[in-house]
Amino acid sequence: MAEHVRLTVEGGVGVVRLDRPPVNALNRTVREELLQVAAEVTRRGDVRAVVVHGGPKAFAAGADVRELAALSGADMAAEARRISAGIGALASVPKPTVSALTGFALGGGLEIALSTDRRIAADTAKLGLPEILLGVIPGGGGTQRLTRLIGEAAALDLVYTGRFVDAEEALKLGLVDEVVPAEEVYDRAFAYAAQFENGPSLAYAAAKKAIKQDLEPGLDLESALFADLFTTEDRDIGMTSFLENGPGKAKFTGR
Ligand SMILES: CCCCCCCCCCCCC[C@H](O)CC(=O)SCCNC(=O)CCNC(=O)[C@H](O)C(C)(C)COP(=O)(O)OP(=O)(O)OC[C@H]1O[C@@H](n2cnc3c(N)ncnc32)[C@H](O)[C@@H]1OP(=O)(O)O
Repeated sequence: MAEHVRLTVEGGVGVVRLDRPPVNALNRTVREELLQVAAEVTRRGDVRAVVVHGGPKAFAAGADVRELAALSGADMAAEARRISAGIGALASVPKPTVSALTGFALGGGLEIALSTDRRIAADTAKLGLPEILLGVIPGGGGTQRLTRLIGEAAALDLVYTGRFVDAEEALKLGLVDEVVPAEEVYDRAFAYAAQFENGPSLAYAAAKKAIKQDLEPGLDLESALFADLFTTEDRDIGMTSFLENGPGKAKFTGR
């Protein structure tokens, strides 16, 4: 029985709920359950489209930093590409997928949303890739999918600074596709997905395959660079500082 990633099917829509309070921090279990749910919604003929949502405080606040901090450079070298595949599991689902973004969508959490086809954000949502504040880079496909979505300069700005953007700026950037009042975001995402439930599923799958070009080489490079950073002093400084002092207080050495 899935613990933190639950699937229910309503009509022809598979609804995926991320549920690991308080902020849906993504750990090993979540990654494995994401892979299982992606396989199930792919396999099930009664699922014609997918909605992913989290809780009011967070869609997902990124990787569980306690778990990441415990990983050595060798661990990450062995696991990085599997981690990325777990976060990007929804990208390969051959059906329309939509994320309903509430609260914080950060790091691996935003990378999950980036692996879906559409992002509908609450007007109170905050999005970002703050991995740099931990001394690393996005390792769940964010360097590839964000750049493809909002362009190189804007992607570099968000990755270099680790800053959060509000829903209004996210819409302007093209990071999200719609912004609605927080209390409406799930219903809007569900309605968007439900329009496909009696459509030509094979054509949707073909469209997704044609439009979402193969990102494998870039994802491989990202994973290698992400893993390399797990051998640096700045990674130790960044993650220790987060666990001891909270976000954004690390004093890096550049080594
Ligand atoms: C070897 C096998 C693989 C093992 C790992 C598999 C993992 C699968 C996913 C991996 C993805 C990797 C790639 C990805 O790019 C890397 C990342 O995502 S790095 C993390 C990025 N995210 C962040 O840096 C966000 C950090 N958090 C914050 O900025 C803030 O907490 C917040 C979310 C803005 C909320 O702020 P506040 O409202 O002020 O609340 P608090 O800060 O007090 O937080 C409440 C509570 O939650 C804890 N918490 C918050 N975020 C995380 C987190 N990311 N990991 C762990 N815990 C988190 C915070 O510590 C508080 O806990 P408490 O103090 O109450 O115990």
